[in-house]
This record gives sequence, structure tokens and C-alpha cells, in this order.
Amino acid sequence: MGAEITAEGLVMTYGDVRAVDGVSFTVASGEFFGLLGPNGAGKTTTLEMVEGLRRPQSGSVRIDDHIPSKREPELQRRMGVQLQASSFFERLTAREQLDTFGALYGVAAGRTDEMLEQVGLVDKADDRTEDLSGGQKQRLSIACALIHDPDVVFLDEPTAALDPQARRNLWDVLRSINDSGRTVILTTHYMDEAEALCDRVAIMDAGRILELDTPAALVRGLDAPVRISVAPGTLDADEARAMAGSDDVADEESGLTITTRDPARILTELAHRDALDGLSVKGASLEDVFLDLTGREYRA
Ligand SMILES: Nc1ncnc2c1ncn2[C@@H]1O[C@H](COP(=O)(O)OP(=O)(O)OP(=O)(O)O)[C@@H](O)[C@H]1O
Repeated sequence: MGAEITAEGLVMTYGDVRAVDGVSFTVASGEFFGLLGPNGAGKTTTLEMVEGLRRPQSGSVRIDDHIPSKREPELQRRMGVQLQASSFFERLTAREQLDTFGALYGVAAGRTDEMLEQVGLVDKADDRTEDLSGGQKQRLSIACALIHDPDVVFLDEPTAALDPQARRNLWDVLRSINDSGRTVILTTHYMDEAEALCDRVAIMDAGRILELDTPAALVRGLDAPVRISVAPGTLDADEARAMAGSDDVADEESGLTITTRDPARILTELAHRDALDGLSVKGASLEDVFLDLTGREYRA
């Protein structure tokens, strides 16, 4: 299971637009790897070059010892590519779609039931694809990508256009793909999704990788302050300002928020004063990392 991926110096230009401008990364076997960035960052174009759907204008890709753009059957069988919902066969039920994809790969018929189970579509097996909700269609497209039990799976914005609840529900399915040791590459413009799912994340903007690391290391590298909030009336604002380690205090209707680079000290002080009511602690997120790297707010 799994496959190792190396992308080196990938470039793709459309007219004057350098959609991908020298992108390099490696993905270890069994890793869940994310390409994260706003619209137009170059994620899809990068993914298509890695999948072998586009030949890089310069640079190279290897999946284990294969060059994906050569489309060797041996490698194709080991790759699962999530189709956009519009690429289903027309007028087939969910079960028939999976049977059809399964037949193309010569997999055993029982595999369809396994896949319906894995993506939570058993109840919808006999519904026509057109009648499925957006989230159900995404689940089906993921099941189709997994039908032949590939070693490496490519997911291009699998939760785009879903409401927040449906998105989170799909995360469990996405995690389960990686559980068995498959390599997964996902593109997303959702920061929280990359943070929740990926072992490592490449933050892309304007065709380049700005930073690449584990979500935790990216956030830690910021040395960003922590915001500690307590319920209204728990603590006097001047008292909070006087605390050693408090950089800033915001006194709002919803309570006091203390900004600090020394959270342990502030929390100890709060505990001494018996002022832990309604406590919440908020650290930096990948959104702060993007802001730090580009100087602009993240807008997907
Ligand atoms: N076939 C094409 N012809 C011309 N320009 C293209 C083509 N495909 C992509 N582009 C341009 O290349 C840039 C990168 O596009 P790409 O789709 O790779 O970005 P992305 O990060 O995947 O964005 P999104 O999240 O919107 O899909 C964009 O400026 C886009 O307009």
C-alpha cells in the first residue's frame, strides 16, 4: 500500500499566467498531503501534472519509479482519481455507477457494497445519481476513485460547495481512505480542512509553494500570541492588564480577552484569582500563517 511521490521544479504557463511556477515537493508513502491555497493558486494544475493528466512544461514527477504522464497501465491501476460530480455516467443509480467503474477495472462485484458502506451511501444505493445531494455525489465520486483499491488517491477539492456540516461529515470518510496506508494528495482552499486532515501541508499562492510543513509546525513557526478569554464579570480589566505576561487586554460585552505570549503564566494567575469561568484559549491557525506569509487576509 502507498506510493512515494516526487515533484521537482514543475512549471505550467497559460499565456502570460505562470499558473505553476517552480513547484517541488515529496510525499512519503502513506502520507496525507495537502495543497492549500486560495482560488487560482495553482493547486489543480499542480495536481493534474502529478496525476499525469498534464505534461509539465518543465520539471518532473515520479510516483515510485514511474513517470505518470506516460500513462503506464501498471501505474494507472495503482492510482485513484476523484472525478468531478459531472463526470458520472448518465441516468445510472449509485450502485450501477460503482458496478460500471468496477467492471472497467475488473474488480469483484462484492466491492460495490463495500464501497457503499465505506462512504455511507448504503441507503442511497438505488437512487439515480442526479437525485443525490451535493455531499452524496461527492461521496460517490470518492467511492468510484477507490473501487480498484488504489495505492495513491488524488482528491481535488472534495468538499467544495458543501455546507459546513456536510463538509465535516465527509472528513471521516477522507480520513478512512488514509487509514489503510494509502498515500493521499488533497487540494483544498479550506484552512480548517487542511489542518484537520493533512500530515503535511504545502501553502500555495500565485503558482508557488510559500511554506511546507506539518500544520502544527507551520503554526508554531509563527510565534503568534495566544488569546485567553474569560466570562464577563470574572476579572477586572485593569487587574488583567497588570498581570505579568499580558500583552493586551480587550474588555468587551462577551468578556475579557487577554493576548499573551506566555499563556502558562496567565492561566496560573487566573487560577489563583479563581477567574477561570467560561475560559477559552485560542492559538494561531493556518489563517494566521497565510497572513504572515503574504501580508494579506486569507480569502478562499
Ligand atoms: N486551461 C487553462 N487555460 C488558461 N488558464 C488556466 C487554465 N487552467 C488554469 N488556468 C489559470 O491558472 C491559474 C491556476 O489555476 P488552478 O486551477 O491551477 O488554481 P487552483 O489553485 O486550483 O484554483 P481553484 O481553487 O480555483 O481551482 C489561474 O490563474 C487560472 O485562471
